[in-house]
Amino acid sequence: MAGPRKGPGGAEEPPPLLVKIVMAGESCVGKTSIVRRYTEPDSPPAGTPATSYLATIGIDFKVKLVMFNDTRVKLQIWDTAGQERFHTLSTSYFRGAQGFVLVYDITNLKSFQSITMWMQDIYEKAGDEVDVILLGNKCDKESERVVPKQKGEKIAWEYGIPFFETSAKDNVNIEHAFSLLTKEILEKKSCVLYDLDVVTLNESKKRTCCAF
Ligand SMILES: Nc1nc2c(ncn2[C@@H]2O[C@H](COP(=O)(O)OP(=O)(O)OP(=O)(O)O)[C@@H](O)[C@H]2O)c(=O)[nH]1
Repeated sequence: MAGPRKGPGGAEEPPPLLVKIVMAGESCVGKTSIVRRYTEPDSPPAGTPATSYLATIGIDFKVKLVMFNDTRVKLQIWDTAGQERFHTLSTSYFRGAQGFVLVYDITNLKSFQSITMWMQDIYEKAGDEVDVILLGNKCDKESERVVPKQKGEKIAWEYGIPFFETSAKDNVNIEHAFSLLTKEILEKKSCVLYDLDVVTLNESKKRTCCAF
């Protein structure tokens, strides 16, 4: 059985910190494409013939290991389905999340108008101290834009949350957005958990404990 991971000097390294991030927003805004672009950078880009739209059914999640100030961090990114019929299921995954990536599509006014509703759901289920970042996706489709950038900036300012326009297709601001959200979560005084999966290999149940 594999033992605990050793650092460069042979000393045992602590397990990575575990951060739960949830993707939220209307159907077809690009949540899955953003997660894929971030966790599988070599996959074909969104918005090309190689990537026809397949709606997320229920829920999916991806994991990405990143370094933050010399600490290993395991990002568990939950990709929810934006379709109305999955709303109750999707929002049930909001509890316990430390961060949210809330996405609208700059070419779809309805997806922007629903931001207030999504923010209410997030605060109701995850508490109003949770970190949220707002993304206006598909900024490569400038000629089809119906939501001016200033509108995204304004609503983000009103909620006091960071905002970026992104393109999963052209890989604009994706890495940047996740890095900022991770930084905001880890810099908070709130409890962040170690992922003890890696040190309890013979236990079936996952255990976590407080890092601070
Ligand atoms: N041009 C362009 N197309 C994109 C971009 N991001 C996603 N798309 C396309 O938009 C469509 C929907 O993308 P998804 O990532 O499946 O959207 P979703 O929000 O996960 O949708 P649900 O699973 O229904 O909630 C797909 O055809 C993608 O290829 C982008 O940045 N630019």
